[in-house]
Amino acid sequence: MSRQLRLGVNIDHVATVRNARGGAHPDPVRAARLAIEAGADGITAHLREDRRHIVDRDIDRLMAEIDRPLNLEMAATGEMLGIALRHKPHAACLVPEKRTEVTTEGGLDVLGQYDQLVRPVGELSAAGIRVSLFIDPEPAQLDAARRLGAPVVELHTGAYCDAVDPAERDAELARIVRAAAHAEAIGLECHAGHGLSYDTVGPVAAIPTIVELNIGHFLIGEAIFVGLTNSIARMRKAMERARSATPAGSGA
Ligand SMILES: CC(=O)[C@@H](O)[C@H](O)COP(=O)(O)O
Ligand SMILES: NCC(=O)COP(=O)(O)O
Repeated sequence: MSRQLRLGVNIDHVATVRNARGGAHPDPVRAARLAIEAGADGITAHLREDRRHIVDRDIDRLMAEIDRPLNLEMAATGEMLGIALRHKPHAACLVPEKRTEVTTEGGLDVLGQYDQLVRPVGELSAAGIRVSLFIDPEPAQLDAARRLGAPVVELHTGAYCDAVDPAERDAELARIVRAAAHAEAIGLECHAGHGLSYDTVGPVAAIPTIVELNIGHFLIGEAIFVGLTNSIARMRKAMERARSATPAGSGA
């Protein structure tokens, strides 16, 4: 039987629009409440070091005002670790950050940064925060995440979503399918996210060992045309359609 597939709605880019004028509208916390009413199982927010969208006050308010799990995306820095330990969100997802990047470019290099990650992963876990590592769909990165003791990985779906050539897209999807199977085999809970849209979500949602998708930019952009409730409801339907079409008990 394939497992329930959760949707985490990333509200970063509600804050992008708000910050464009430096005011308080549109309010990311209001968007989070609407997303939950529309069917989101959780809220994801990325507190970047440069605060280009989500700011500290947004995290304060999300922790105080929403009643669904908050997945705090953060760089593995001392500053962000202190903020996470103070708030104790349901989950923290460690993501790589470069100030010059437009958006997250690649997965966290768990293998290469293993020693630097021991402390943040250990301290977040000891505080009861579910740690997730945002990684490329590479077995070596999965094995390193397992060794580090992170219970969850989130597979970076950006290369699959950005692929223009059908053969390249198929190859990137195959990487994700293999990585999701490997995660299951070594006892890691498997999530996925980045760049997912109505057009790309189906094959990823059909992977039975993936239990959560984090989706943001596309949903917020689509909400400009159809409203957030409708964009989320349509994404949920696409996820459920793909998941229900997956043969029960099928391998990844
Ligand atoms: C890790 C990831 O893919 C996103 O959740 C991340 O938040 C992208 O960064 P921006 O939201 O700043 O584009
Ligand atoms: N970790 C992925 C996420 O939270 C949302 O990514 P995107 O849909 O905004 O690209």
